[in-house]
Amino acid sequence: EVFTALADMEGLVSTELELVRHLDNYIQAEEIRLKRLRGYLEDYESMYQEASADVSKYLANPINAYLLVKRLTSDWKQVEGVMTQNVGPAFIQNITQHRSVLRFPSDEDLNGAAAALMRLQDTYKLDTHALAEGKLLGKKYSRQLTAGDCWELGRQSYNNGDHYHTVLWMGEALNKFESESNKTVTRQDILEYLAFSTFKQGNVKEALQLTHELLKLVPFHQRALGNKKYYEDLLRQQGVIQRRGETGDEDNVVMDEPFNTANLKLTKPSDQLPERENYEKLCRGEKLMDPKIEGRLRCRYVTNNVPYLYIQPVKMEEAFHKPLIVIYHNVINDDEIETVKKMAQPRFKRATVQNSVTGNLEPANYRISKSAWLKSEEHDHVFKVTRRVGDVTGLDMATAEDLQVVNYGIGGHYEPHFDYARKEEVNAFKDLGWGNRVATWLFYMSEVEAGGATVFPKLNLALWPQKGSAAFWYNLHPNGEGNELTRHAACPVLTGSKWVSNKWIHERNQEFRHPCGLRYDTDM
Ligand SMILES: O=C(O)CCC(=O)C(=O)O
Ligand SMILES: [Fe+2]
Repeated sequence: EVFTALADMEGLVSTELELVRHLDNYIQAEEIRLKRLRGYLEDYESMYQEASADVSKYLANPINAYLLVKRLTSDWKQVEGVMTQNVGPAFIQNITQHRSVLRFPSDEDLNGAAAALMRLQDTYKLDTHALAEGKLLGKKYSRQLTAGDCWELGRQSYNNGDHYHTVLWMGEALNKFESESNKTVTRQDILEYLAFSTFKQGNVKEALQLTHELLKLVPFHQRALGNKKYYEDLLRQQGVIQRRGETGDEDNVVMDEPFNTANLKLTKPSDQLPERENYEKLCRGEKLMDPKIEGRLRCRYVTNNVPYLYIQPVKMEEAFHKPLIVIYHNVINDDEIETVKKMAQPRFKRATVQNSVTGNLEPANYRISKSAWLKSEEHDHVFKVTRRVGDVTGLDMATAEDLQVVNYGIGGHYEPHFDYARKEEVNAFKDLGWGNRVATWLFYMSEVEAGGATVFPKLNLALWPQKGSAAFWYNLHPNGEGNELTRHAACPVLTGSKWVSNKWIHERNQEFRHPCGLRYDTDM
């Protein structure tokens, strides 16, 4: 799939160019064909004019008589030949052959991209109508969506069993539909989904009204007739409409005002994440850290007894105390970033997470990105950045994992998690044999236009990516137990592309190190 990393999606733009070329060639071929047909038409017309001016005189000429017969037999066969000559299949065949070379997104990609939009809509509280106008946070980013585009988003949500977003997007499709002069979807198609999902969201009366609208268009729509009866029975039981025959009950449920999702009770699909609300607030930049904590944060330079750090000390900014989380500035330069990105991209795979039951690595909706691993030996630049992590932290890089490079695509994110293995995850990192992930070093290799913060929900802390900087923290208490306060997440990317890379440092070999003047001590 391609939707999980923006870097991979770039290939799709060349695919689109190829399709534009193919379609253009096809239209040109069709135009040549139609031009030939027009030529025949003009010939036939002028000859008919001549003949009909004086039929008997015309036919008195044996050559004319012959030509008339010929025109209606063999000549006409040629015309028919051109009329049925269909160049379409040949062009489609040609595009199909290109499928092996060009990147084409799949249905899974369409679904993933739609789900990502819904995630962004929820996390960043984006208004459906504004989004459909191509606006993000008040700024116009893209062209308007058509009724058909909104309908497709609704349909994707429907296929995911997400009736909440189905209602929002089908509702928007209906609004757009009314004002569209060239219709991009039918009213019937919208109403079918909208009515049912409105019902699934618990709005029976509105669902019945929409079903009436649908039946006005398609009076014998079987499913709609069945649903209508079902909704009416429900409403009768609830006493919302009268018993059959007592009054003209149907009249109670005609649409008295235009359908508006704002008048409905809608509930977001529930999820298992307890800190969801706080997490999303932090992502939106709403929740600010306690000013008392913030006031005590300091900046300083790190030299760490490393010769080259004396020449070029690294600026360290404290982002949080207890647990200590710091940002190091300018610790990876643009050349190194370019090398790392270039090496990683061809190896990108959808990021996986460890299933806590089976221990298997598998893709999951709560982690959407692509990643690849680079070894220090592979390139001088990778070697140097790894050494720098060791120099700045004072930790031994021999027991650190390879550099993990990550790119987040549309709505790409990683929901709250721990980097260390919890007690029950006994098999994690067993193969490495270096113990748990004692510390995390996270390089920011791009800025992000909007969204994409690294947030710590338990600390009310949000770190905003700055290209060239890195975040660093210890995941474990000195006694080796995991520090739950380090729970963190990567917020969905709203606009832009986010690149990071991680160095996870393990416990082994760090026992006698004095890390970088940072007290490896969560009570600092
Ligand atoms: O991308 C980020 O901001 C955080 C990534 C992260 O937490 C991880 O990869 O473990
Ligand atoms: Fe993490």
